[in-house]
Amino acid sequence: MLMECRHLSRSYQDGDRQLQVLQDINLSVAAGEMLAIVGSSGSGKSTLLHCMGGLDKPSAGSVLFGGQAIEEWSANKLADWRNQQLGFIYQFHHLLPEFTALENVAMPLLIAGIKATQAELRAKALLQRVGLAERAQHRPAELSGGERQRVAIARALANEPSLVLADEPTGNLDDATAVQVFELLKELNQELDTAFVIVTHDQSLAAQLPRTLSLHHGQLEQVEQTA
Ligand SMILES: Nc1ncnc2c1ncn2[C@@H]1O[C@H](COP(=O)(O)OP(=O)(O)OP(=O)(O)O)[C@@H](O)[C@H]1O
Repeated sequence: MLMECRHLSRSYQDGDRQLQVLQDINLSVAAGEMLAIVGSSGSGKSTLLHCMGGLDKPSAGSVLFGGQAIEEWSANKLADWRNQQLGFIYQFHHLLPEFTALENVAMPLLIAGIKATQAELRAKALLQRVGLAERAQHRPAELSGGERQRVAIARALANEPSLVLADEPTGNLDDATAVQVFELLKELNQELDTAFVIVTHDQSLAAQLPRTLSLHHGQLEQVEQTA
């Protein structure tokens, strides 16, 4: 199994009471699979994704990657893992405004120690794949919302991660653009051996995926697909 959450709980201290956001979650993500996590606002979707990405620590339970408990890793090992094995896509693109699309996509490669010429070649190929070869020299402010999200997708895939965690990747886009971006994510999942866990509030997009889980009262339930 690529990633497993085992008996994962996360609570926050809210004044003198405890807010139990995630309660005894068990989740397995297989290599190359694509699944959606849905749930109402505040149900804990981002908290779960943060725990899976090593950005937050469970209050109890464990996140295993390739069978190893990530909470036992040093900060350096976690950072290397995030850079090389994981990709992150957010609702707001989080691109660096001063840098071109090409430089944004090349950044994780440079951080991984890949030579600049190689990084540029790979970043160019990724931008071409997401349909933005012509926009490589544009800065984020010079791109449309859908284009920015495509750059963010290319950046997330730069180091050929085994798992991409996407938090509302289409949440800031109009309906037609959201469908196109979601289509691109599905294509990339088919082409690459990369698993995708996608948090979305859009039930119609989630219904297109082989597996959808709903987060409710701190627990994950399988959603039966009607399509
Ligand atoms: N650092 C924190 N301290 C205290 N409470 C927090 C913290 N982070 C999140 N919460 C609370 O945990 C709950 C779950 O938040 P989370 O952001 O995971 O929900 P979500 O399902 O992603 O919501 P949305 O769809 O609105 O983004 C919310 O009630 C939120 O207020």
